[in-house]
Amino acid sequence: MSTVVKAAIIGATGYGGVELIRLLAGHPQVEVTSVVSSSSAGAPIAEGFPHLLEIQTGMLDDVDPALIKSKADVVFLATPAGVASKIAPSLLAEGLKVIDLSGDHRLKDRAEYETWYKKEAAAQEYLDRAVFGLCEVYGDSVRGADLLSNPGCFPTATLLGLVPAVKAGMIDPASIVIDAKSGVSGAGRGLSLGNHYAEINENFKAYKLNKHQHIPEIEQVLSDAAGKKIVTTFSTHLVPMTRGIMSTMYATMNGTYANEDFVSQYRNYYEGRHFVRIRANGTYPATKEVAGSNYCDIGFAVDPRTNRVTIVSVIDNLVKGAAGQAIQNLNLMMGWDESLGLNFVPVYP
Ligand SMILES: NC(=O)C1=CN([C@@H]2O[C@H](COP(=O)(O)OP(=O)(O)OC[C@H]3O[C@@H](n4cnc5c(N)ncnc54)[C@H](OP(=O)(O)O)[C@@H]3O)[C@@H](O)[C@H]2O)C=CC1
Ligand SMILES: CC(=O)N[C@@H](CCC(=O)OP(=O)(O)O)C(=O)O
Repeated sequence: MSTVVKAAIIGATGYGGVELIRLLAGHPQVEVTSVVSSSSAGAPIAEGFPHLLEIQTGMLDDVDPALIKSKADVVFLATPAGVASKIAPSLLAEGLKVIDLSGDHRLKDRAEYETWYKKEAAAQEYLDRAVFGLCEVYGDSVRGADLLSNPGCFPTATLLGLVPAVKAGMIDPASIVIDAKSGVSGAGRGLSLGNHYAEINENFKAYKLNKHQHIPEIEQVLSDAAGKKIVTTFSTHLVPMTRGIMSTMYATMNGTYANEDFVSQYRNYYEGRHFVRIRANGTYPATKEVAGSNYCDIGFAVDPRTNRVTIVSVIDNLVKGAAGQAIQNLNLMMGWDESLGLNFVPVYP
């Protein structure tokens, strides 16, 4: 008999939360039994999101751990930074499994979080307890976790594109430069001047240079892969599109390699992993080739003239970068096939 897990979503009215509802509506072993809002409890969610009519029919619940426990087994926290660290302890105390989509449980060092996020960090015991759910790298430790920290959108695209080459010693980790671009939904549903239509349409801008909160998360995993402390340059840009992240990464090679050497190393590393697709023959992916799906597509361009490789990695920020990877993590936590409920073909064109 197959298990059905009952799920609650806190932050259900945000982009990550609404995407969780969309994806879980098609999951054969998950039922969304509670959608939670800190500002609109008591209203039907479809009132604000008519695309969910007949799909999510319940009323929004209050943020009340005991109420959530009476309805659910697992809770997704799709809340702004600084919220999950406050709510997770009481949810865990109720015996719920917690999957945190925010940055609150990703950095193991409290001081690092406080430096980059400018907020109070979660208590150390919860940072120690949290498993960092970059599925294709740390998937083995996800099974059985009760506090799962879902990686950031930029780190997901970037790290999946770098870890196999760093682990194999094919590139010098100290030489890596990461040039990343995101669609506007990456900033969430809240309004801000920078994301206003007239500000971003037909515009392309760099932001948070050398100050982005995903820098320590990327460095934490790169250092783990390299076996020594790595610092890196990571630059973010906002692109006038709704969904999608492209991370373009430059690194000096430690030897003489061709594109196909990277292709075979990456195909080996990701063997059996459904959601990473490696491009061959010197081709590299575009964001539309993964839109709406849980895929991360990666391609390479070796330059023998400079002895550098350029690695291009793309994801849909709301799927592999957030809700899709969170469900992939739930699948692994439950001991299910990681692709359960996630086999979407990208939306094209
Ligand atoms: N957008 C993206 O591409 C990605 C986002 N993330 C991370 O996921 C999290 C959610 O992002 P996103 O959905 O884009 O953000 P949004 O701003 O779109 O949504 C966040 C939701 O959190 C709820 N919320 C706000 N304050 C509280 C609170 N104190 N208690 C409970 N709920 C609260 C709000 O809903 P209400 O008022 O109804 O409670 C709001 O709709 C963030 O931490 C983000 O950084 C991670 C990867 C990618
Ligand atoms: C386009 C855009 O603004 N993107 C956001 C991504 C936010 C995010 O996902 O934040 P956490 O992973 O830290 O929770 C940013 O660059 O800050």
